[in-house]
Amino acid sequence: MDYQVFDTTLRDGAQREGISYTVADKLAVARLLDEFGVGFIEGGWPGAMPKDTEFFERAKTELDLKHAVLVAFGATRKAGVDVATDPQVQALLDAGTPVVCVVAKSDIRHVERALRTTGDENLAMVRDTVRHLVANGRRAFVDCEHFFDGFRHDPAYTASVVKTAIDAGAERVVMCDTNGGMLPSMITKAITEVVERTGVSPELLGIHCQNDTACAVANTVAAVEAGVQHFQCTANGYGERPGNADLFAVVSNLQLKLGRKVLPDGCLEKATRVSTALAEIANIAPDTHQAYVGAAAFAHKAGLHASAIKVDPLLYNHVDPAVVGNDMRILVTEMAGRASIELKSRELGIDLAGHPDTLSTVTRRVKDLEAVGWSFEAADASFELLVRSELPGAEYARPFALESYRVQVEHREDDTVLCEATVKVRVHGERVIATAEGNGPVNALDEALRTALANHYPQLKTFELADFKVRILEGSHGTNAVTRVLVGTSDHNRRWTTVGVHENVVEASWTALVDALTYGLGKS
Ligand SMILES: CC(=O)SCCNC(=O)CCNC(=O)[C@H](O)C(C)(C)COP(=O)(O)OP(=O)(O)OC[C@H]1O[C@@H](n2cnc3c(N)ncnc32)[C@H](O)[C@@H]1OP(=O)(O)O
Ligand SMILES: CC(=O)C(=O)O
Repeated sequence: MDYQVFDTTLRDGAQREGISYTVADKLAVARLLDEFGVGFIEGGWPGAMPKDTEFFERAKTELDLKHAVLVAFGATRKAGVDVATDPQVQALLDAGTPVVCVVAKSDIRHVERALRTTGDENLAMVRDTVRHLVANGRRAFVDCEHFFDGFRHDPAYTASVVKTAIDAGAERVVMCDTNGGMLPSMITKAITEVVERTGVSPELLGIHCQNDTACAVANTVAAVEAGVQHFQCTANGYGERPGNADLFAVVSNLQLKLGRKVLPDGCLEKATRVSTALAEIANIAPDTHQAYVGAAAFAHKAGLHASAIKVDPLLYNHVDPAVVGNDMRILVTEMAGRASIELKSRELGIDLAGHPDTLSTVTRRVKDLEAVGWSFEAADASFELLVRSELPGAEYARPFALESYRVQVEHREDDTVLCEATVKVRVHGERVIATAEGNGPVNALDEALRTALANHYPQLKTFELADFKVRILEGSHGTNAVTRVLVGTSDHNRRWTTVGVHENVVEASWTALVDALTYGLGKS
């Protein structure tokens, strides 16, 4: 079967609050979608806004699409206007795309109240526009706006819009759940009925679902199961209000669950990378919990899951993460069991299979520490140091030992604030004392510690403090509040995170800083 994967990230996706693509962004999005193997890329509405007109103009020379064809989107001709003189329709032809998709009203209430015209004139608008596009060498698709609501209200009228479009030469008529209020059973029922009523084969129909019931992906899949072969989606589900059907979830479901081949070979594996790249271009933080492609889509926290995953990862994953280019991760938290600790350690390059005592000790220590505010979930480096410190023979010798530190904060008459820290450490048998200033106590401590270690560890120069997060955790059972600090550190090659917890924010920061340098030195 020839499925038509129709992407509208650049048109409907751009209707999401907060997205504002530049023309260069749009070109970059189109290239990524093409690489992902979609068949159609709806690039925008030429004539409606200068950016979209420019996009289609530049696409003529700057896009070299391998899989996809470009689609210009617009509306049917205006009521009472000759299609040949409608500037909006002319702009669609000027875009020079092989395919044009026009939105048509298919709910009689919208025809009469929003367009303020008659049902017959709306049918003429559809007929004239499709014929005009086809006569000018374009493949014409018709998006029937409010199809499902219209079909429930007045099935005969909505069906007549579908029939008119097909008879005029439209290649596909797309049933749009514009208000996004449908559920899968409603979609299936409506498709069965419209096919019966019009005699139009489901293969000539398409589906476009908004996500207002959180069912856009399910509704799209239901339509395909009902025989529809053209489906419209947006990357990461971007779109107006709660968005559209997420392209990555729809194609993954169709290929992996229903065995429908909707993308060229080798494309589905790019899903995670392309999804993240498209989020970056949209300037929206990737959704960690997005199905299939989110960073947490295959992250397991529960100890019971890990114990089964140890036997076979597929026992707790609905698909192999690699098929969508994602990875499985084991999270170590208070919910970990020995299997979680063993798998996570293996991920970090430490084989604990032959160390049952270490496994039990680390499991207990993680639970005890998390009970008082520690969190290892995002701090792999601190977890690794903890595991190594429990290995027989402590194979990870600490590169320095702290004798003491002191930090002072001075608020001066002229309102400047100066921080000064002194650290005393023992390193390679030498006692070193160093003092440094900083713009805050943690910065001063970091500087002083690096100064103290500089002669022994010149590679410290490449370490950079990349992130610093502080969270105050409410005390429980009569204890005081504690502070949890996460420190992100990077060098030229890698990035790692460490954690410290204490009632005193400086001490919590110090613990995380010391772990950050210890871990980095152990790896460099
Ligand atoms: C469900 C969807 O998401 S469809 C896509 C919607 N996307 C957009 O609206 C984004 C781009 N839109 C725009 O830039 C502008 O709305 C434009 C340029 C298209 C139109 O702007 P304006 O000419 O100022 O008209 P305005 O937006 O106020 O109203 C829309 C007009 O189109 C008419 N119209 C609406 N749908 C259709 C249709 N399917 N066929 C023909 N005409 C239509 C309306 O009746 C109204 O006509 P009127 O100006 O004679 O009253
Ligand atoms: C066409 C479209 O975007 C809709 O009806 O939702």
